[in-house]
Amino acid sequence: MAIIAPSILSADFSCLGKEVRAVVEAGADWIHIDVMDGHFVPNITIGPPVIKALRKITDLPFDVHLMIAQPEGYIADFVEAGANIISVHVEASTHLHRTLTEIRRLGCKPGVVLNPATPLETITYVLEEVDMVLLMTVNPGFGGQEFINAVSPKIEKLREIIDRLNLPVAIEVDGGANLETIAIMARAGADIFVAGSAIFNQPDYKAAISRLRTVVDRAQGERTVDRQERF
Ligand SMILES: O=C(CO)[C@@H](O)[C@H](O)COP(=O)(O)O
Ligand SMILES: [Fe+2]
Repeated sequence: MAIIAPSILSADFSCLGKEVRAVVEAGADWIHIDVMDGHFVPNITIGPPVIKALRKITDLPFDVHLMIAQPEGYIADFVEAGANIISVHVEASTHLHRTLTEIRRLGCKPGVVLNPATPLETITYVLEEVDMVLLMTVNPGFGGQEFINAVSPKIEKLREIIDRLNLPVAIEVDGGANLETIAIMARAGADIFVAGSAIFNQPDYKAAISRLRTVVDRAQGERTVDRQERF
């Protein structure tokens, strides 16, 4: 079954708790939390204190996407705040293997993230350390951007590598999801779908999530390769 992860970056921050509760009730599978530091990306969002406060609202998995320079110094803080999955950018972590093993050692699931222009070869030597690879389908930093279709072959290629090696690794995609692009990502082999503006800019979150899920389920059915559940 598709995992739909609303990105709270597009939520109304003046009532963030209410917004998270609303997407939980609307059928979200995970909550995607974008952490930005103004260095790795040209935007600043939230950190561990806000995540800790949101943790009181739901038991759904918190999928924490770290867009911060040198994430290794902050892993324990995000674990303590209540993250379940912590993903770090390959472009941001000098000691990537160490950072990923540290995330697992502290009890969370590690994910590694690639910007659209970063090749898959950069993660060859950490694929066995992660539960998830997050492929950015926009340049990170902002919600509401347009899907970069050039990433589709990268999703297909990663799907092929993971299936060939029979690795227990899920593929998450993030950026520019809408009813059209989410089908492209699903057919290419993605398992987990982040959607920010496609949910929070709609008047009815339940209907928005349900429409995205229907499209993904149908597109996954059209895949040639059998899909294994990872989460
Ligand atoms: O990590 C990011 C952006 O850097 C994403 O999680 C966005 O927040 C997704 O928003 P939409 O593109 O779906 O509006
Ligand atoms: Fe994200």
